[in-house]
Amino acid sequence: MSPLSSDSPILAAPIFEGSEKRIEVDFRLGPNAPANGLRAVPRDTLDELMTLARCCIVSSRSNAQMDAYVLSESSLFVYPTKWILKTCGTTRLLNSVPRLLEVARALGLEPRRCKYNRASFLFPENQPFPYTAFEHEVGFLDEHFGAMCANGGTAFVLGEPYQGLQWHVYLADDMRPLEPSFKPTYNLEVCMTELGNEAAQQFFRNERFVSAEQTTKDTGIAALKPRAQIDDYVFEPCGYSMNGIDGTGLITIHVTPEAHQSYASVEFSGFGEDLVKNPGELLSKVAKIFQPGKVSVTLSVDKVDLDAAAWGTSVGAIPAGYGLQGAASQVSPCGGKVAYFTLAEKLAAPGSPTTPLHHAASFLSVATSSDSEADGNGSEPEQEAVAMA
Ligand SMILES: C[S@@+](CC[C@H](N)C(=O)[O-])C[C@H]1O[C@@H](n2cnc3c(N)ncnc32)[C@H](O)[C@@H]1O
Repeated sequence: MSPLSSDSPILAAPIFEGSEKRIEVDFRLGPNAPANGLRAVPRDTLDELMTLARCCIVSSRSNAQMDAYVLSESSLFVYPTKWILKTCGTTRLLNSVPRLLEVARALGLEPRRCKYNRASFLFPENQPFPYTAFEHEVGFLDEHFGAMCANGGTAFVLGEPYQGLQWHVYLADDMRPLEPSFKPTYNLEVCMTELGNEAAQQFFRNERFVSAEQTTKDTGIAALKPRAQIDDYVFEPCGYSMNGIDGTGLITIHVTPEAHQSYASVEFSGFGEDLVKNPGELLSKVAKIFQPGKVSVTLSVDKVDLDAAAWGTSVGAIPAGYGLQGAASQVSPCGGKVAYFTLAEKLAAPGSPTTPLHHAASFLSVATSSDSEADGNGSEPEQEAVAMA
């Protein structure tokens, strides 16, 4: 019997797409809106919205500034005037947008800014429409948010097809004045593939598994933001998700540890400028936990009231054992800046007793993904090459 015949006992490993889609919508509170804005959306409506996106709420934590939900596929954060939904797998994140806008309007909130971003998919062939090409996602987003700005939304892709994952961004902003109390927030998003085998084993419910809390502590994840209130979950038989909330700031980590599709993401959002003063320090801690073969790093700020040209030109100190592959950035006409860096583990010198080849191959189809998506948004953004720090 051929090992590949239909009655073969060898089953193909199921595929899980770790790479997430992420939408962040900022709203203005109208005169009749409740003071807690979106936080007034009842739980059954949140469940309805998650069902539209094809995921569900697993657990939640709250502080004075936000409600944070761990989902079956990633996370949801609800602030009075901000909605952040991040989902992976073959979820339909954008399906929830029309209903979200309807629910928000009924409460007296109007959208003022939308940011949608994602890395390349590892298995783009498994994605449903409109995630089959970035231009389709952009088309959908423009239908719902494009009218907010005089020239429609803006979309761009950062990174080179053969230097790891590419970073896809859509932005729309009504560009109307903000309250004097508005402070820009900074994000650091790290996406990793080809996780080290030993690092990945930490996210299995194997004989060493004690509890999600212990996993968060033992891996070093708890130490990334020591003051954060943490909500963590280890899936059966493997997989890990956590949210940590600290004032307006959040950390969210999601891990797909199976060797044939290994992927992890670490995001810090909603923090002040200190977060990005020395991103290299956080990056080194993250690389130590996951031992990835390839890393992509995005630094972003939602409004630039600082020196846009100087900000985000360096990712800081590169973690030991890694080399910088690519760097690009974009100042958006919608306000804000996105800087993107790709790193790869350095190959051991010929004859060296150590080898970095401790990863199972997992990065199957980025070239395909990029081929189909890189020029898909119809615009030709001006990308600056930025310093190779
Ligand atoms: C925890 S989620 C995290 C996804 C995330 N975007 C990432 O970084 O890859 C996905 C991982 O959990 C596993 N998993 C187990 N049960 C799952 C479930 N019911 N829903 C989603 N993922 C599940 C998947 O096989 C995968 O390893």
